[in-house]
Amino acid sequence: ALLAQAGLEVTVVARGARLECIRAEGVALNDRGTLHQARVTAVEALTEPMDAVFVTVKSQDLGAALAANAAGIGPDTWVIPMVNGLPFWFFDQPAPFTDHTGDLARLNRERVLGAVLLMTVQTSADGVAVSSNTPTLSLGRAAGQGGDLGPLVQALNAAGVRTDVTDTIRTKVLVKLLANVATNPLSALVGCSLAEIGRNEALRTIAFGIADGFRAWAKAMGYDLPPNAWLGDLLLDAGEFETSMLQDARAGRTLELDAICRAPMAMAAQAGLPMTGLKALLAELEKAPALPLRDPSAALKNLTSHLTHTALERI
Ligand SMILES: NC(=O)C1=CN([C@@H]2O[C@H](COP(=O)(O)OP(=O)(O)OC[C@H]3O[C@@H](n4cnc5c(N)ncnc54)[C@H](OP(=O)(O)O)[C@@H]3O)[C@@H](O)[C@H]2O)C=CC1
Ligand SMILES: CC(C)(CO)C(=O)C(=O)O
Repeated sequence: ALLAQAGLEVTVVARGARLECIRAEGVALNDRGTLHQARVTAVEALTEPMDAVFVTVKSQDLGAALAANAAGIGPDTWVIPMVNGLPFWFFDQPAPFTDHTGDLARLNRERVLGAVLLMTVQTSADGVAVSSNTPTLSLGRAAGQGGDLGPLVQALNAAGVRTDVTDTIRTKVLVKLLANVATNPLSALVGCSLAEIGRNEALRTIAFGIADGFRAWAKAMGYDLPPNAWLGDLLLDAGEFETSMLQDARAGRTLELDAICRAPMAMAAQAGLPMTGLKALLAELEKAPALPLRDPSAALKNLTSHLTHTALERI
């Protein structure tokens, strides 16, 4: 909505009822009370190469969405996956659980931009994206130095998307993933907001324990991630926001567990640093009859005792 409002030529790919709605009414963003509405071209799939393709599906749908829109990607198109989780481009080869269809390994990485988007947004019943913060975007090259990023970044900033280009996109991805891994699956299990995790001692202890396991793996790869005090502040600052994974759980949609949890867990296990707290949380999610749990007390007791035992074993 911001890009189209700023006069850029925007084509939105959507399907089903969403496509009809965008065709009829355009796209809309409610940024803390200010409504941005714009008409865009809405299509089922791209038919000609674009300057830049932002792929904003859930991470497990990236390969399928890109394959369906291959005609939109020419040799000079920037491909920008705007998804949470461990990116397929992070290592030389896609990590387990990051390339479901095999399509992502075939992309030209010199035209792929890593993206870290800080935005807390929910779609309202009438299709408006309701955001509770200013969208802040970091972009960084997945590989190589070719092509001029200037025009893209200038266009984003002029439209009101605060965008920077960074040489340390992998660090930024891991910092964001630290927050996601510590909060998204726990919120989907328990049905709590970010601030509730920050306020509730049992939830905070579990989140911090999972963050510790993730941080240890990152450290072994040479990345220093911020401490739990940073995470605690982030939780309280975010307020009563329900994570994207809790939104999915409530809507009965597939959870983004592959990219956010299973991929880093698999890589950490390969490095001899199993993320046991996260593994225990995944086991609780897998055995839950419905999410979020109506009464999470037994699951929380299991997780707390698991983390206490692991801490004791370390001593
Ligand atoms: N929500 C948030 O606050 C944040 C989300 N993120 C991340 O951003 C990414 C996107 O999340 P979010 O916007 O919440 O996701 P949503 O599930 O709200 O939106 C994804 C959309 O993609 C559509 N879609 C999927 N595949 C295709 C396809 N092949 N062709 C056309 N449309 C398709 C879906 O359509 P349909 O409805 O038909 O399935 C759906 O409307 C995720 O990785 C998420 O973790 C990051 C930061 C914050
Ligand atoms: C807001 C935040 C950082 C919570 O982990 C997020 O990215 C999400 O909800 O998916």
